Amino acid sequence: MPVAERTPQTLYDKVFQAHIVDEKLDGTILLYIDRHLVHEVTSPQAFEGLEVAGRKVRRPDCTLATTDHNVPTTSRKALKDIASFIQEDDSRTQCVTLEENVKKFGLTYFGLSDKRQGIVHVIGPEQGFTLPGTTVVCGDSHTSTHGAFGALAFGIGTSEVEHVLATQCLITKRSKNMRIQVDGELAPGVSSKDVILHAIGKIGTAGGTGAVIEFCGSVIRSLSMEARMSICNMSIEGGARAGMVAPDETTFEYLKGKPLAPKYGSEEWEKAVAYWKSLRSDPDAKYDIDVFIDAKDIVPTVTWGTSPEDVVPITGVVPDPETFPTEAKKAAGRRMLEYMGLVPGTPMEEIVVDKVFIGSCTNSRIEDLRAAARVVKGKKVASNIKRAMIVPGSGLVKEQAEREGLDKVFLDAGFEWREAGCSMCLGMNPDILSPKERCASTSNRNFEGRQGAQGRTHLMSPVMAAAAAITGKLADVRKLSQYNGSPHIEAAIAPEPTAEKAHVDERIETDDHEKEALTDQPEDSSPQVNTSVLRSGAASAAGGLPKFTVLKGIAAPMEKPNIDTDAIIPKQFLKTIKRTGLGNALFYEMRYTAPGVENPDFVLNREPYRKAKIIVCTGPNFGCGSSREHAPWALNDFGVRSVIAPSFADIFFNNSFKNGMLPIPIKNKADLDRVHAEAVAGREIEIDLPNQLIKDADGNTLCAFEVEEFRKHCLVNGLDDIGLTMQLEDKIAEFERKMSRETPWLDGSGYLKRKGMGGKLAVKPAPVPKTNRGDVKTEPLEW
Ligand SMILES: CC(C)[C@H](C(=O)O)[C@@H](O)C(=O)O
Ligand code: SF4
Repeated sequence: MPVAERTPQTLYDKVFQAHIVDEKLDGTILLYIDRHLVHEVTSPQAFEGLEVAGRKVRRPDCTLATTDHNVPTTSRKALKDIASFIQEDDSRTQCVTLEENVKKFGLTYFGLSDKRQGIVHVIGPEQGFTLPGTTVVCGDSHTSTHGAFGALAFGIGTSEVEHVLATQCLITKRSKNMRIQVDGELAPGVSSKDVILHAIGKIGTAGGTGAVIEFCGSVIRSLSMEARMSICNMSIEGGARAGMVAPDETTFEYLKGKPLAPKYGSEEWEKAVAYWKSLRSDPDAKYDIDVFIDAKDIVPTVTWGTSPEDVVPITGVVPDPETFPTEAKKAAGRRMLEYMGLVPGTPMEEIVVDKVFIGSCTNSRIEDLRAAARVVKGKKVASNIKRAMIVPGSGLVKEQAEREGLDKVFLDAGFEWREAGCSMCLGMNPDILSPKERCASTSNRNFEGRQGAQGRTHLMSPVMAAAAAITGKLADVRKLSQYNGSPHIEAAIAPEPTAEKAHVDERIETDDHEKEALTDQPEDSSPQVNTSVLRSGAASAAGGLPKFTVLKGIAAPMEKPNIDTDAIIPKQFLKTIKRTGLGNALFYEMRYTAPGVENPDFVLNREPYRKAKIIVCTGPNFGCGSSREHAPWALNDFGVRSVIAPSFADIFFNNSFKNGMLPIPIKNKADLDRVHAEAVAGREIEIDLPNQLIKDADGNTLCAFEVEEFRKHCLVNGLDDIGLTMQLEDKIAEFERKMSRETPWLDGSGYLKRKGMGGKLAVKPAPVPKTNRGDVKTEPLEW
């Protein structure tokens, strides 16, 4: 008998397959998670849920926590503790809550006095916490960064954070396979950021929806790990849940000596490398979507609009929306130009900027800082630039940069040299743009209000942002005199280390920019009016969500494509530690013209839509961007239990179900138009979930809809899926035994006892009496 041929697998298929704990007939999969990163914004409600239900963290040894989004980036010289250091109330509460939770649940935590603190996606790789072939999650959409190691890494919402904390598993489905192959050689001045901006321009922000992107080709192979991270980081901006690069010698080299990687040279290291080498797509593996990019088509790229797909070569001009293909695109383009304060036809190089931000989980690593420093060295920040900031991604990046004298290069040029954190990438801390200020930014999102209410963001690479700082305008780094670009900016050699170590703290302490703090806070910045826990029923296993069967109500019509979660709920409202009370903040920027002043044109401010229970949006890709579960919480709190749209971003889609809400994708335009017409007419519609039908107010069917069996079952019965997963304890425990045998390096192994990195913990994890995994005496609790 001929041996049946094995179906060729992609890298994604292999990693996914290796983590399946259980598979249901409808394709719902219980996936084991090896690595869980936790930050202060998306975890408080998850820990609260655990506590209410009397649950423990299953694998404290596979969980790593830090504070990054809310932390000030001012000098920490006078830091005593986080409670006295953070001035803004809500930010402080979130950070203090995380510290309490890590103590309560016995987790490893890098606090502000620890050099290893930093942006969650910088510290994971830096510590070797992220390893090839692992599954990595975090309540943060840019978890895709970690895919650079050949890990399957993706962002999750807070309910899923709770699910992973309790069970170390996630309920999921297989994604599509997408491949982006970039061949050739990058020209001088072109870096990995340009590669990914170019790719997103090509595929669009919904291009990767439902897919995991594998990046391959000679360009990707030639890039450093940090450059690969910048590319995978922005997979989410292309709509994909995750991005991956097959591990190779560059990966192994990077991991050598990392504190949490298997010890280099040991038997375990050899075993791990042998396994990691198997993690590549089979030659004849099939992809659902294939994209080819020729490196010679990529030039330094910048964004002009308010979506990451709005890219243009720096040599180009501001596009004219009147040339866009559809009426909807024209309208969106006009709005963007108005928001951005731009006129069609203006050469990009003539756009004057006010601020420069070099940082974020996309571009705050040592190679980014080295590349920017090469551009800046010996020059001065232009006089029109109000503020140019360098925010290293972690304390260790900062320390390394100072060893190399980069801080001095930046300070001499007139940049600020800050402490690690997310900073002006989204401005949950005091680092924000003032209204109408224009920023050259190395971050990843240019959504309206992203860096501060009415702020204007242009995304670009670190060398391009450095060039903008020097010239005072968006600039083509290739034209700067003395700029000697190398084909791979990422591989550029650091400036000579200077003997004298610059000290910047004095300067920063007197920095009156701090006073800008919170100018974009709405008057009512603590919108929690109702402190009850939405999922209070979660206390009883497998119970707790309101049942969803038939929903009848007014539907509010919307038309915009790519309604992002920053628009659904802006960052200043993410500081709550509750799931409730966010209804007032829903669509904040669109809904109010000033704090408390309603915009009469916005649909939810008009009758009968003030009472809408449903939203019908004709624009695709609803809920794109950040993983914030605050988006469905805000909709829910307002009273909206269902959103109908042509398509949804994956994380928002998932998050909705976890809150007993029903997102309905309707691809057929005629069907959607019929439902939309009822909404426009202000008539009620009825969503009949058991029969999967949408009806008009008189009970006539408008159209049918699809919903996955398992999700429907949970909604109709109001089931809490954590309880359901915990019933599979035997399977999970068996899977863990197999993992410990086959990949023993993934079990936590006394990290805190290894003092190699010299860092000290601000908060010592307290002993954990009992975990969900079993007996505390027989299992490792800490790294
Ligand atoms: C706060 C968090 C939910 C969010 C994300 O998921 O991306 C943030 O990191 C962002 O960049 O908007
Ligand atoms: S995208 Fe910005 S806010 Fe989000 S994790 Fe990265 S640095 Fe932080």
